[in-house]
Amino acid sequence: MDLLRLTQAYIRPSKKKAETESEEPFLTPEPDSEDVKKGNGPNAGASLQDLWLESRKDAKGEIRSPGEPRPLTWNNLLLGIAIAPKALKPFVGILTQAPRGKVLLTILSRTTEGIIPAWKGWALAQLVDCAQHSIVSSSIDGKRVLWCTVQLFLAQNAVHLRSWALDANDATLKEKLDEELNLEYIDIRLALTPHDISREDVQALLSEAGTLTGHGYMRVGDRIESFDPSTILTATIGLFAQLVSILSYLSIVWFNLPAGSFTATLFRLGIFSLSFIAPILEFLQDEGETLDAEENFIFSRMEMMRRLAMDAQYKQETYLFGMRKWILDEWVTARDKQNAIWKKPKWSRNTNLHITIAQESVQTLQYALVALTAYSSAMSVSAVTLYQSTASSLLMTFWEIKFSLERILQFFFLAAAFAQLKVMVEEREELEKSLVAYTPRVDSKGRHGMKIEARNLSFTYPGATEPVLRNINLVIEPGETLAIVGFNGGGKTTLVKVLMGLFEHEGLLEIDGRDVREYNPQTLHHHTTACFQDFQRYNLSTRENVGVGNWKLITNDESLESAMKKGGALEIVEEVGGLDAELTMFGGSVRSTQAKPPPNQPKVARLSGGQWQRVALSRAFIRSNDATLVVFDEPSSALDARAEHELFERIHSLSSSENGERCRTTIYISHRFSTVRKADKIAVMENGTISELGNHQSLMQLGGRYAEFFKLQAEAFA
Ligand SMILES: Nc1ncnc2c1ncn2[C@@H]1O[C@H](COP(=O)(O)OP(=O)(O)OP(=O)(O)O)[C@@H](O)[C@H]1O
Repeated sequence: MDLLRLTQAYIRPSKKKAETESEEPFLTPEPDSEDVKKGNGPNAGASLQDLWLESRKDAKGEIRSPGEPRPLTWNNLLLGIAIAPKALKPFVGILTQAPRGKVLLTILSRTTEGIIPAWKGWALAQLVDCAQHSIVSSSIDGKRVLWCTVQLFLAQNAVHLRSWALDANDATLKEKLDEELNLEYIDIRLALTPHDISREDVQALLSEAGTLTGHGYMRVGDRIESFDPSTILTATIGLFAQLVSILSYLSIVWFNLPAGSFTATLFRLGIFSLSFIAPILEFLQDEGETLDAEENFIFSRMEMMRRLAMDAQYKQETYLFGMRKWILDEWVTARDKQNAIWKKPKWSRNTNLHITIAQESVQTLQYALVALTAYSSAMSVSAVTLYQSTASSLLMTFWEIKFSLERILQFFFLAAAFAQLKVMVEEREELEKSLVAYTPRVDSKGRHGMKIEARNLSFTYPGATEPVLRNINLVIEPGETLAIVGFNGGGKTTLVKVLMGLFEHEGLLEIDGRDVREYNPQTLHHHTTACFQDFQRYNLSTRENVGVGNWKLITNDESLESAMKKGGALEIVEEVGGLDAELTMFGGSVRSTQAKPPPNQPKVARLSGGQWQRVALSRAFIRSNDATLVVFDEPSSALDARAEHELFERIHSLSSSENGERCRTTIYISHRFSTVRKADKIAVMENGTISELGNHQSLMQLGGRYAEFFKLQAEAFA
């Protein structure tokens, strides 16, 4: 496979593939569910993402929302087992880097902790036996009492002693896992492209991986449980400890029940077997239903209304527009709908009553057998109480085992999402190594700047059904200036983002005569700069707000000031109190709210809309020296008339050097027709395609849409 086809195969599903896609575009062809579960057949080597997606299917085969718990079923257990080796790779990788001794110490000590509850019960029973013996024989066995007291003391304090000696060790391991996994997750998020994160499947992966690494919450059984990267460690060790508990409880039951006669042995076997039945019934409990789309919608509606009331960003409008009553009413409506939904299946959901009654009956039968055994074989009082407490502890421990299994299972699937994202990023990085590095060139006419050529270019946002761009045909020569004008929603912003390689397109897009997909995107981006319509306002210092445009220059005051001069933001530096003053979107930073601010604390400033835009423009200008393509999307929307005029002078001057040579290709979007007439080419965008293309004179002569708009604006400003 040649390089181009290899690239396309990776970043863009083929048309044939796309046709077979439904909700999850990355899964083509969809694996056979049964084979995935069993891990055999033609899909024996089912990929991580196949298994992960399979886990999201409910009994009807519908995909659960991301973050919805998977019930503890036999099929899910098999899936969990199949997914674990791949899903746990990142976690095992980190744990193997930790000192072995520490890991072993935590695992062993936590597991053996499982003996302690049974040990406590046994020691207490021994002491009760001593008391019974003293009453019956009217004498005290001092040695035995002392021995039993020491046992009980040790059993009572073993957990505290373990905790005192080893908590720090456990915490170090937990922190290591948490920190390393979080670092990897941050890196994954940074490595993903804008196209990736607008894909539904990637969003679902991110949501599940985020639950795990961002200390998220998820429903497990009927509890809301917190998850973090160390959950696997704590839940698995917990599971082993619970198994040890079960073994120790069972040995107590076995060895403390009277044996000897045939009847006693029969009773002993009966009681012992019954110990399993009540807990095993626990596994048969119905899981309840997962949230369907309507329930999810209602939940998010309620949450949105809550946020409208809580978040400061909405305050201005919620207050001014008197939205108080509307928000409350909407919240109440959503809540009523939710209550109606939850009430409806309450009877059918409460299917566990028969299991609970069966469990209670089994336990009652056990107690009756114990009473009979005690009668028939003169069982001691302590043995009876020990048995009684052990039977209920067993039930509790089995319940905990079920819960641990559920937690581990959820963890496997969340971890699979994390591991899958990691695989995606690693594969992409591997692929990028084989791509061509973009280097600026000079064309045969001595012009610098990117040559961009689009033929039959189209683009559909991931998940959308209709293309936003259709049949775009356009050539921008090196060093030319292209202005894009048109109606709102015509596709102007989308077009510039696609031309910059931020989204994956259909059709042909060449940069300097080579398919854009053949270039290593990072090398291409290194030679582009942009100020988007939805530019960011960072809660960072002025220096950082500008310097992140080219972070290697972040400490270079001269470069920063030069960029701010071009962006018209130089006077802001003075106003806010220097380059290190913090800019904030919301009144004051954390530091400024402290009762006693530390000395030399940087000033905190709030900027106007136009000032923020100037800062964003400066951020674009600081990387313009290396850029062969500069893009401005409505760069003057918040600027005053003078600033707008100066800005467009600078933008046009970017494309030509001081001696008049073409040095940079420039694309800008503007609704102000007076600013675009100087551009070499003007494209009019309508309904996702270019309806007119030419320079000012030719388009005016054409007498089409451009001429109409130009005259309208000229009259309005006359
Ligand atoms: N992330 C997205 N996902 C899906 N559709 C989108 C997305 N962003 C934009 N669109 C759709 O694409 C179409 C074109 O939007 P675009 O922002 O490119 O238009 P525009 O010409 O720049 O508009 P304006 O002049 O208002 O800025 C719109 O119909 C919009 O709904």
